[in-house]
Amino acid sequence: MSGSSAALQPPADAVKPVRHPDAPAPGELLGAHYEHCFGCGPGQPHGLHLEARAGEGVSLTAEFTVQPAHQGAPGLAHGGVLATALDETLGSLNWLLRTIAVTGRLETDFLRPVPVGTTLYLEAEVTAVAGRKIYCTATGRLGGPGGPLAVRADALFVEVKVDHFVDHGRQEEIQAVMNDPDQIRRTRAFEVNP
Ligand SMILES: CCCCC/C=C\C/C=C\C/C=C\C/C=C\CCCC(=O)SCCNC(=O)CCNC(=O)[C@H](O)C(C)(C)COP(=O)(O)OP(=O)(O)OC[C@H]1O[C@@H](n2cnc3c(N)ncnc32)[C@H](O)[C@@H]1OP(=O)(O)O
Repeated sequence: MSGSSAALQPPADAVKPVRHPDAPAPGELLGAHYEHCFGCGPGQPHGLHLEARAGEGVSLTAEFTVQPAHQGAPGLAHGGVLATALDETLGSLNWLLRTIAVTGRLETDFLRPVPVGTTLYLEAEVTAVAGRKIYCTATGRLGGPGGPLAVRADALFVEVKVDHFVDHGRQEEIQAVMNDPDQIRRTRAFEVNP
Protein backbone atom coordinates (compact mmCIF):
# COMPACT_ATOMS: atom_id res chain seq x y z
CA MET A 1 0.00 0.00 0.00
CA SER A 2 1.27 3.48 -0.72
CA GLY A 3 0.13 7.08 -0.40
CA SER A 4 0.94 9.86 1.99
CA SER A 5 -0.55 10.68 5.36
CA ALA A 6 -2.61 13.78 6.19
CA ALA A 7 0.58 15.53 7.38
CA LEU A 8 1.84 15.48 3.79
CA GLN A 9 -1.31 16.83 2.13
CA PRO A 10 -0.66 20.44 1.06
CA PRO A 11 -3.06 22.94 2.67
CA ALA A 12 -5.73 24.74 0.63
CA ASP A 13 -3.57 27.88 0.30
CA ALA A 14 -0.60 25.98 -1.19
CA VAL A 15 0.71 27.20 -4.54
CA LYS A 16 2.55 25.59 -7.44
CA PRO A 17 6.34 25.64 -7.09
CA VAL A 18 8.27 28.19 -9.14
CA ARG A 19 11.61 27.30 -10.68
CA HIS A 20 14.10 30.03 -9.77
CA PRO A 21 15.29 31.97 -12.86
CA ASP A 22 18.91 31.30 -11.88
CA ALA A 23 18.36 27.56 -11.33
CA PRO A 24 20.77 25.26 -13.19
CA ALA A 25 19.59 24.48 -16.74
CA PRO A 26 17.79 21.18 -17.44
CA GLY A 27 20.39 18.46 -17.91
CA GLU A 28 23.02 20.18 -15.80
CA LEU A 29 24.69 18.19 -13.01
CA LEU A 30 23.97 19.82 -9.66
CA GLY A 31 27.10 18.69 -7.82
CA ALA A 32 27.45 18.14 -4.09
CA HIS A 33 26.07 20.73 -1.69
CA TYR A 34 28.71 19.71 0.87
CA GLU A 35 31.94 17.74 0.42
CA HIS A 36 31.23 15.49 3.44
CA CYS A 37 27.51 14.90 2.90
CA PHE A 38 26.73 11.18 3.30
CA GLY A 39 24.29 11.41 0.38
CA CYS A 40 26.23 13.37 -2.23
CA GLY A 41 29.68 14.31 -0.90
CA PRO A 42 32.75 13.10 -2.82
CA GLY A 43 34.68 13.14 0.48
CA GLN A 44 32.68 10.31 2.09
CA PRO A 45 34.31 6.96 1.22
CA HIS A 46 31.18 4.92 2.08
CA GLY A 47 28.67 7.62 1.14
CA LEU A 48 26.10 7.25 -1.62
CA HIS A 49 27.86 9.60 -4.06
CA LEU A 50 24.47 10.38 -5.47
CA GLU A 51 24.59 12.50 -8.62
CA ALA A 52 21.58 14.69 -9.37
CA ARG A 53 20.79 16.48 -12.62
CA ALA A 54 18.33 19.33 -13.09
CA GLY A 55 15.11 18.47 -14.93
CA GLU A 56 12.31 20.62 -16.33
CA GLY A 57 10.29 22.78 -13.95
CA VAL A 58 11.07 21.97 -10.34
CA SER A 59 12.14 18.39 -10.96
CA LEU A 60 15.35 16.42 -11.23
CA THR A 61 16.81 12.99 -11.79
CA ALA A 62 19.56 11.26 -9.83
CA GLU A 63 21.51 8.02 -9.82
CA PHE A 64 22.99 5.95 -7.06
CA THR A 65 24.74 2.58 -7.34
CA VAL A 66 24.35 0.31 -4.31
CA GLN A 67 27.77 -0.69 -2.90
CA PRO A 68 28.66 -3.59 -0.55
CA ALA A 69 28.97 -1.01 2.28
CA HIS A 70 25.23 -0.26 1.86
CA GLN A 71 23.94 -3.77 2.68
CA GLY A 72 21.26 -4.59 5.23
CA ALA A 73 20.46 -8.23 4.38
CA PRO A 74 23.14 -10.20 2.48
CA GLY A 75 23.48 -8.76 -0.99
CA LEU A 76 20.61 -6.30 -0.54
CA ALA A 77 20.53 -2.58 0.12
CA HIS A 78 19.65 -1.47 3.65
CA GLY A 79 16.24 0.23 3.76
CA GLY A 80 17.66 3.19 5.66
CA VAL A 81 20.23 3.71 2.94
CA LEU A 82 17.45 3.70 0.32
CA ALA A 83 15.50 6.22 2.41
CA THR A 84 18.67 8.32 2.51
CA ALA A 85 18.93 8.18 -1.28
CA LEU A 86 15.33 9.39 -1.54
CA ASP A 87 15.93 12.08 1.09
CA GLU A 88 19.07 13.31 -0.69
CA THR A 89 17.30 13.36 -4.07
CA LEU A 90 14.42 15.35 -2.59
CA GLY A 91 16.86 17.66 -0.79
CA SER A 92 18.58 18.40 -4.11
CA LEU A 93 15.37 20.08 -5.31
CA ASN A 94 16.52 23.01 -3.14
CA TRP A 95 18.97 23.93 -5.92
CA LEU A 96 16.06 24.59 -8.28
CA LEU A 97 14.07 26.70 -5.82
CA ARG A 98 17.22 28.39 -4.51
CA THR A 99 15.88 27.79 -1.06
CA ILE A 100 17.67 26.22 1.88
CA ALA A 101 15.31 23.64 3.36
CA VAL A 102 15.63 20.59 5.60
CA THR A 103 13.56 17.43 5.78
CA GLY A 104 10.70 17.74 8.29
CA ARG A 105 8.92 14.51 7.36
CA LEU A 106 9.78 11.66 5.00
CA GLU A 107 7.39 8.79 4.23
CA THR A 108 8.85 5.89 2.29
CA ASP A 109 7.44 2.84 0.52
CA PHE A 110 9.77 -0.09 -0.17
CA LEU A 111 8.24 -2.01 -3.07
CA ARG A 112 11.06 -4.30 -4.27
CA PRO A 113 14.40 -5.45 -2.84
CA VAL A 114 17.39 -3.61 -4.31
CA PRO A 115 20.48 -5.81 -4.84
CA VAL A 116 24.06 -4.65 -4.33
CA GLY A 117 25.47 -3.50 -7.66
CA THR A 118 22.12 -2.15 -8.85
CA THR A 119 21.91 1.42 -10.05
CA LEU A 120 18.83 3.12 -8.69
CA TYR A 121 17.34 5.71 -11.06
CA LEU A 122 15.64 8.39 -9.01
CA GLU A 123 13.25 11.16 -9.99
CA ALA A 124 11.91 13.92 -7.74
CA GLU A 125 9.67 16.94 -8.04
CA VAL A 126 8.21 19.63 -5.86
CA THR A 127 4.43 19.41 -5.97
CA ALA A 128 3.37 22.39 -3.83
CA VAL A 129 4.66 25.19 -1.62
CA ALA A 130 2.88 26.78 1.35
CA GLY A 131 4.93 29.49 3.08
CA ARG A 132 8.08 27.75 4.38
CA LYS A 133 6.64 24.28 3.67
CA ILE A 134 7.77 22.49 0.51
CA TYR A 135 5.87 19.33 -0.51
CA CYS A 136 7.69 16.90 -2.76
CA THR A 137 7.71 13.36 -4.05
CA ALA A 138 10.32 10.92 -5.42
CA THR A 139 10.61 7.49 -7.02
CA GLY A 140 13.49 5.06 -7.48
CA ARG A 141 13.57 2.49 -10.31
CA LEU A 142 15.85 -0.47 -10.87
CA GLY A 143 18.37 -0.59 -13.68
CA GLY A 144 17.03 2.29 -15.81
CA PRO A 145 14.66 5.27 -15.82
CA GLY A 146 11.87 3.00 -17.14
CA GLY A 147 12.74 0.06 -14.86
CA PRO A 148 10.55 -1.47 -12.17
CA LEU A 149 9.56 0.81 -9.30
CA ALA A 150 11.51 -0.19 -6.17
CA VAL A 151 11.08 2.71 -3.73
CA ARG A 152 9.05 5.87 -3.48
CA ALA A 153 8.69 8.71 -0.99
CA ASP A 154 6.62 11.76 -0.15
CA ALA A 155 8.14 14.45 1.99
CA LEU A 156 7.75 17.83 3.60
CA PHE A 157 10.81 20.07 3.63
CA VAL A 158 10.85 23.23 5.75
CA GLU A 159 12.73 26.33 4.63
CA VAL A 160 15.43 27.50 7.04
CA LYS A 161 18.03 30.27 7.16
CA VAL A 162 21.70 29.45 6.91
CA ASP A 163 21.81 30.16 10.67
CA HIS A 164 20.11 26.77 11.15
CA PHE A 165 23.45 25.10 10.37
CA VAL A 166 25.62 27.69 12.12
CA ASP A 167 23.51 27.45 15.31
CA HIS A 168 23.17 23.66 15.43
CA GLY A 169 26.23 22.25 13.63
CA ARG A 170 29.39 21.16 15.40
CA GLN A 171 31.84 24.04 15.66
CA GLU A 172 34.69 22.13 13.99
CA GLU A 173 32.84 21.52 10.73
CA ILE A 174 31.10 24.92 10.71
CA GLN A 175 34.45 26.69 11.02
CA ALA A 176 35.89 24.57 8.22
CA VAL A 177 33.03 25.45 5.82
CA MET A 178 33.24 29.15 6.78
CA ASN A 179 36.91 29.04 5.73
CA ASP A 180 36.15 27.31 2.42
CA PRO A 181 35.31 29.73 -0.42
CA ASP A 182 33.90 26.87 -2.53
CA GLN A 183 31.46 25.95 0.25
CA ILE A 184 30.35 29.56 0.66
CA ARG A 185 29.72 29.69 -3.12
CA ARG A 186 27.70 26.44 -2.97
CA THR A 187 25.66 27.70 -0.03
CA ARG A 188 24.96 30.96 -1.88
CA ALA A 189 23.55 28.91 -4.77
CA PHE A 190 20.70 27.92 -2.43
CA GLU A 191 19.89 31.39 -1.22
CA VAL A 192 17.38 33.67 -2.96
CA ASN A 193 18.57 36.65 -0.90
CA PRO A 194 22.19 36.06 0.00
C1 LIG B 1 27.97 28.70 6.67
C2 LIG B 1 27.61 27.24 6.92
C3 LIG B 1 26.56 26.71 5.99
C4 LIG B 1 26.79 25.28 5.62
C5 LIG B 1 25.55 24.75 4.96
C6 LIG B 1 25.89 23.84 3.86
C7 LIG B 1 25.03 23.64 2.87
C8 LIG B 1 23.68 24.25 3.01
C9 LIG B 1 22.93 24.16 1.78
C10 LIG B 1 21.97 23.26 1.60
C11 LIG B 1 21.78 22.14 2.55
C12 LIG B 1 20.33 21.91 2.79
C13 LIG B 1 19.86 20.71 3.04
C14 LIG B 1 20.66 19.48 2.89
C15 LIG B 1 20.23 18.80 1.67
C16 LIG B 1 20.06 17.50 1.55
C17 LIG B 1 20.21 16.55 2.66
C18 LIG B 1 18.95 15.81 2.79
C19 LIG B 1 18.00 16.57 3.61
C20 LIG B 1 18.20 16.28 5.07
O1 LIG B 1 18.40 15.18 5.49
S1 LIG B 1 18.07 17.58 6.17
C21 LIG B 1 18.49 16.83 7.77
C22 LIG B 1 17.33 16.19 8.48
N1 LIG B 1 16.40 17.16 8.96
C23 LIG B 1 16.59 17.88 10.06
O2 LIG B 1 17.61 17.78 10.71
C24 LIG B 1 15.47 18.82 10.49
C25 LIG B 1 15.33 18.87 12.00
N2 LIG B 1 14.15 19.64 12.33
C26 LIG B 1 14.18 20.97 12.51
O3 LIG B 1 15.24 21.61 12.50
C27 LIG B 1 12.86 21.66 12.70
O4 LIG B 1 11.91 20.81 13.23
C28 LIG B 1 12.32 22.28 11.36
C29 LIG B 1 13.34 23.31 10.80
C30 LIG B 1 12.03 21.20 10.33
C31 LIG B 1 11.00 23.04 11.68
O5 LIG B 1 11.18 23.83 12.82
P1 LIG B 1 10.84 25.40 12.85
O6 LIG B 1 10.81 25.78 14.29
O7 LIG B 1 11.70 26.17 11.94
O8 LIG B 1 9.40 25.53 12.25
P2 LIG B 1 7.98 24.93 12.74
O9 LIG B 1 8.16 23.84 13.73
O10 LIG B 1 7.12 26.09 13.11
O11 LIG B 1 7.44 24.28 11.36
C32 LIG B 1 7.13 25.09 10.25
C33 LIG B 1 5.90 24.47 9.57
O12 LIG B 1 6.25 23.14 9.15
C34 LIG B 1 5.37 22.16 9.77
N3 LIG B 1 6.19 20.99 10.11
C35 LIG B 1 7.42 20.98 10.65
N4 LIG B 1 7.82 19.73 10.85
C36 LIG B 1 6.80 18.93 10.43
C37 LIG B 1 6.64 17.52 10.37
N5 LIG B 1 7.59 16.71 10.80
N6 LIG B 1 5.48 17.04 9.88
C38 LIG B 1 4.52 17.87 9.45
N7 LIG B 1 4.64 19.22 9.46
C39 LIG B 1 5.76 19.72 9.96
C40 LIG B 1 4.86 22.85 11.01
O13 LIG B 1 3.63 22.29 11.42
C41 LIG B 1 4.72 24.29 10.55
O14 LIG B 1 3.53 24.41 9.77
P3 LIG B 1 2.61 25.71 9.86
O15 LIG B 1 3.43 26.85 9.35
O16 LIG B 1 1.42 25.41 8.97
O17 LIG B 1 2.25 25.86 11.30
